[in-house]
Amino acid sequence: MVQLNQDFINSIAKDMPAHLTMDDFIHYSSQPLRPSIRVNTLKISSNDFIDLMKPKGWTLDPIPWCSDGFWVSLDSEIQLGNTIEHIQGLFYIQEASSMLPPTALFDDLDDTTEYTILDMASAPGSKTTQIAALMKNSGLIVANEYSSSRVKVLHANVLRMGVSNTALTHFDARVFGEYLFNQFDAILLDAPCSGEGTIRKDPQALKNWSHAENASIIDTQKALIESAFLALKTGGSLVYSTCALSRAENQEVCEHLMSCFPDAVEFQSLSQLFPDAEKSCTSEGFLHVWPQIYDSEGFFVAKIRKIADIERQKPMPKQQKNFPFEPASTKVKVELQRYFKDTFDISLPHDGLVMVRDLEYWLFPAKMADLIGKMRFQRIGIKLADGLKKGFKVRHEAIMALANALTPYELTSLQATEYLMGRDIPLPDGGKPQGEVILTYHACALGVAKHLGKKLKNSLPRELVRDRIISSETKG
Ligand SMILES: C[S@@+](CC[C@H](N)C(=O)[O-])C[C@H]1O[C@@H](n2cnc3c(N)ncnc32)[C@H](O)[C@@H]1O
Repeated sequence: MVQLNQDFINSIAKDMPAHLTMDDFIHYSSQPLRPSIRVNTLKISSNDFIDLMKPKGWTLDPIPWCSDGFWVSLDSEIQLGNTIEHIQGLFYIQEASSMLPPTALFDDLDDTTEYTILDMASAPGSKTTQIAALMKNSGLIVANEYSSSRVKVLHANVLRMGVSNTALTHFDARVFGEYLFNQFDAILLDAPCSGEGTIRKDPQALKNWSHAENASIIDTQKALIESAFLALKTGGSLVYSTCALSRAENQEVCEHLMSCFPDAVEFQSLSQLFPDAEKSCTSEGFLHVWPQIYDSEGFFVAKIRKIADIERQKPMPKQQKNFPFEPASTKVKVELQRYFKDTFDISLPHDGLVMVRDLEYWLFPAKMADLIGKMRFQRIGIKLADGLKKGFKVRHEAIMALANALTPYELTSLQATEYLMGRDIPLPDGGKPQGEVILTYHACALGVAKHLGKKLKNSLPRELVRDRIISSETKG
């Protein structure tokens, strides 16, 4: 049962627009959320995904503000996160309203320019991976997260979804305005917040709500939005979002930014973002989504353009030394390219930077060249391969990000399950040993194995081995 404390109700009653009622708010807050997913177009088109899942009893209803987002209903009780399709990164379980901020960010960006984008508070990565899909893995996303444990989850999701254009950082995001001043074409600040909008997912979320708790969150939000605005290029756009409902964490944070930089801040109206957007649009042009408007979680989205230069407030920090990578030699690059092409029929992207650290070979997004030395990065791009005495050994993450659907080893759902559980796959009619091969399921990469003739030897990284998998066979 939902637990709303009276202080919270009194507080939001004054922020709720006149055309909405508290009764509706309480009613919707007590209803379970409709499950929703976003198809990962880095791996499969939405149409192909629908064709794939329909026979398995999935019904997918389009979410109006995200072309690859769907409310999903199933004819059986399964945990979406344990399906093979989820593990192989064909979709992300993401609340419908959480798909709004990237849609707002990309509303006026095109899909041919290579942008440099900052996602300031990015774990667990639902919006980072959505942005990567919108960018088709081109350009560069700097995805930052302050909490160490959440950086790990972010990293796992970035790899699962086959994202290769990301550099992960681990800072209090207040540093960006100083370290990467005027650097980004667009920025998402999906700010830490009181989580008032998430009551339908977590009925206890507001049990201990208090004004005092929220005061320090609001200070952080104001500091982060200032930092974001400094890191943004003139002409660029910042999307500020929260899953909070109060004006104090939303409109007032944007107004604070306006008061800091009155000549440079312009609020951009989101009233035309999708049909029906005006139902949640405020007089400033922000989207203030209350749960009863679209039967979703609560959310807030503001789009802010930087229309004039602002002065650097702190001097440029010193260049960071001891960057542990160096560019690979032309000879090594050619050898790596040949290895990927001959073994897996994969062409490495022409514009990526192939970098070496010890005997590890990495592919960095080309735009990283502008940022090296300006800040410390946790992890950049993808690890392609380890160097052996003779030749290379491919990394699972490279296959997941770069493989095309071309290889002969399409697995059955039973075999795919075995593979994800870390087991070898017997091949009674396997023929001659063929060395490293890409395994696919639904013609999308699942991983790599060594073909030994009579079996496929499992080389799934140990940390990805699962003990619970749902293999849903097509219903007859
Ligand atoms: C709303 S969540 C982000 C959700 C994420 N954007 C997504 O879509 O998956 C806010 C995140 O901000 C992080 N955070 C809290 N304080 C921060 C700070 N000062 N700098 C950067 N991140 C911070 C939290 O750990 C949390 O992961």
